Formats: sequence, structure tokens, C-alpha cells
Amino acid sequence: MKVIDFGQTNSILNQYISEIRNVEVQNDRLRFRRNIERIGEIMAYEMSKEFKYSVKNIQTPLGIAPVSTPDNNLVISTILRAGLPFHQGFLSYFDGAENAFVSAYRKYKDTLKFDIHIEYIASPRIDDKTLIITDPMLATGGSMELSYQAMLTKGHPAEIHVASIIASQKAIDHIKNVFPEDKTTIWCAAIDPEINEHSYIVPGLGDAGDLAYGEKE
Ligand SMILES: O=P(O)(O)OC[C@H]1O[C@H](OP(=O)(O)OP(=O)(O)O)[C@H](O)[C@@H]1O
Ligand SMILES: O=c1cc[nH]c(=O)[nH]1
Ligand SMILES: [Mg+2]
Repeated sequence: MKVIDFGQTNSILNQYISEIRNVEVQNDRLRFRRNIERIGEIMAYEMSKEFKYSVKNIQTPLGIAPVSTPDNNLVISTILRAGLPFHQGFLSYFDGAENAFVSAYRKYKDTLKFDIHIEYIASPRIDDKTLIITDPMLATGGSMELSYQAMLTKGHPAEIHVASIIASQKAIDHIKNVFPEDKTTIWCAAIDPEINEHSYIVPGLGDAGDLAYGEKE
């Protein structure tokens, strides 16, 4: 399975990663959401290089211009809540895409143990399409796995792009085990070494959903 980690390349993307991680800068919620969105935009641009293209003859006011444009039928799927600004970044570039939304939340049994619950899915059919599942954080990989299983009730995609921003090494290994090897690519901007006893990524950035939208009760 291909794993593309933009953290290995020097680019302006790293500036946005530093800001969403930074304990002072990240408290500006508007900036936090916009940085996540910008990372989604950059990732969408890079991902577009992997699509299939064909030449179309475009009528201009003065003649015909051959232009190579993508042919993939895209479905951008996101995991609520933290996925929303990341999703918007992808959608800004892939504006013709169909969209899917899945809810996933951690239901705690005690302070450390939890199950992940999926209660809501709104999705088009995904058969033979290019499925992009966006979620900025991959900690255990459990939310991504269960969201993918929920998406499979809507059909079987031709290819899958798992798009995250910060992933733990454990989650990368988990995704490699539970997603189809031959048609999945993992995209991220950093792979962090650890998750703690609360299943938060270390150093990570904290709780992406809370930072984007405020704390839950
Ligand atoms: O890989 P996992 O161990 O499943 O953890 C990652 C999940 O945690 C976050 O969502 P969270 O459950 O905090 O919900 P929220 O977006 O509503 O804050 C994040 O957006 C992922 O969906
Ligand atoms: O580190 C983590 C783990 C789960 N959810 C987050 O937002 N951050
Ligand atoms: Mg959260």
C-alpha cells in the first residue's frame, strides 16, 4: 500500500502543520479551521496528479484548445466533526465531486476504554468511483476503519484514498491491515511515533474537533 507523507518534503504545508500543532496559535479557532482547510487544498492538488486524464477539445472565443482534465468520478467522504474543514479544502478544488458524511464518536466506558459508534451516514452510491475519506487525525485508525465499513453499504469503490493530516504509526499499520492493499493510498502530512493511554496522538495536536468547534459537554 502506498503511503505518501508530505512531512518528508520541505514545503509551505509544514508552516500550516506547525501552526495547528502550536499550543498558542491553535487557540485561534478561525485560523485552526482555515489551516486545516488549506492543508486539504494542497493535498487535493497533489492527489489530483494520480488521477486518470484525457484530452478534451475546449472551444475558446478564438479556436479549439486541447486540455487534459481528470475523468475520475470522485466521492469525498468525511468523518464528523473534525473532518469538516479538511473536507471543505478538498471540495474547494474538487468542486464537481459527490459528497458523503459519516458520524463517528468515542463512547467512553470509563476514563480510558471506549467504543467507536457510527450512527449517521449520508452518501451517494460509490460503485466504481474514487473514494476519498478525509479525517485530519488517525490515532488508532478505528474511526477510519468503521467509517469505511459503513461506506461499503453504499457500494464498492474502484480506488480509495485515505487522507489524514497527523497519523500515528500504529494507525498507519492498522489501515494497511484493514483496507484493500491493491487499491488504497494513504496520504498524510506527519506520522507521529506514539499514542497515549487515552488514544491521543503524541505529540499530535490535541483534540482536532474541539479545537475547530469548541469543547463537547
Ligand atoms: O483513529 P481514532 O482512534 O479513531 O481517532 C481519530 C478520530 O478522533 C477524532 O474524532 P473525535 O472522535 O475526537 O470526534 P470529533 O471530531 O467530534 O471531535 C478524529 O477526527 C478521528 O475521527
Ligand atoms: O490525537 C487525537 C486522537 C483522536 N482525536 C483527536 O482529535 N486527536
Ligand atoms: Mg474530538
